[in-house]
Amino acid sequence: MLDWKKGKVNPFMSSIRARLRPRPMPLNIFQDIDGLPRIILTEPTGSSAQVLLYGGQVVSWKNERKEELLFMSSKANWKQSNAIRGGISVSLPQFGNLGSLEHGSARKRLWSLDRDPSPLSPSENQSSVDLILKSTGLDLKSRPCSFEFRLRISLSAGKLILIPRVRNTDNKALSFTLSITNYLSVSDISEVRVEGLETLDYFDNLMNRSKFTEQADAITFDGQMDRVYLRTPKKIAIIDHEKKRTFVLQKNAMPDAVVWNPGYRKAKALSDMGDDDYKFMICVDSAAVETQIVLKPYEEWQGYQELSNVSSSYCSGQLDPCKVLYGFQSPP
Ligand SMILES: O=P(O)(O)OC[C@H]1O[C@H](O)[C@H](O)[C@@H](O)[C@@H]1O
Repeated sequence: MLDWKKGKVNPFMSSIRARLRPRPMPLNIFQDIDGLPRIILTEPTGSSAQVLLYGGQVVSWKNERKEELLFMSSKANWKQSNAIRGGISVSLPQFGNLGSLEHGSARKRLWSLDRDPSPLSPSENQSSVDLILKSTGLDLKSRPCSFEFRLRISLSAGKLILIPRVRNTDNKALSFTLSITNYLSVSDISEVRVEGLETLDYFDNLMNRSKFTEQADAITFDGQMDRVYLRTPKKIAIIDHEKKRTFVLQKNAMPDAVVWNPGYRKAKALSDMGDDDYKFMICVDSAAVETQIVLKPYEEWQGYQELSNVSSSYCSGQLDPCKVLYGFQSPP
């Protein structure tokens, strides 16, 4: 620790400060039946989340009534070397197949606990965890470059916050795309509406990435959908009429949003998805896909995603149109 007045390390002051600092509560971490280290986050109202070091992936988020809010495929492959289909994960350093790298390779690596998440202050309770993955843990033969991924996952009443960070630790520029893939649990995809994306342009991955403009008032589902909405508002609502609950997705520094449901045919073709699983899930992702993020040497990028789950009283049409368009900022 630096004694700032003198500008150099003072071991006496350091040891006093270390003793005065509140002791962090030990993380609730155990080895699950698949041998994967799993961290349990809890908070006073009774909600909880479970995070795997493998993939830095959130595999469960339960509300205070112990209802699961995230979708997990009935055929998810829990063996290391595959991405686990479900939960919330960060696809880095490349999302999709536009580039020379593998899609979301960070989801197939063992992350570590980050004991020094500078410049965020270290979390000192059991409702937050900091993870780190260094580029040495990734096979990047096609684009060797050194960087660090950090991810803070924080749970509070009705909310789950993810703060992804990418630090370029190299002396050359680093470019990347990413997505925070949110597999949300829904009662029946045919009863779901996504609001906040109306009138926006999108790339349709099912039509060779052709560009369209959304014409509908809200997005509804009657078959496979795979779209990247561009320059989206900071707030998107995923309304589940049957379960009478709404997910509100708020994000920063990730201008795009991916909306994906495989529908029956694609789900049947995926080896790690049950035939009917598509009915009970929707992916709405915070993403930076259309334009790569470029970091100068030693620069750091920080994103933000907040998912909250609110009851049916927050229903269709209640999104403030101003906030939908401009997030929390005032209109230009
Ligand atoms: O398969 P995941 O990486 O979990 O992502 C889910 C889906 O997201 C996007 O929409 C991609 O275009 C799909 O190809 C992908 O399958």
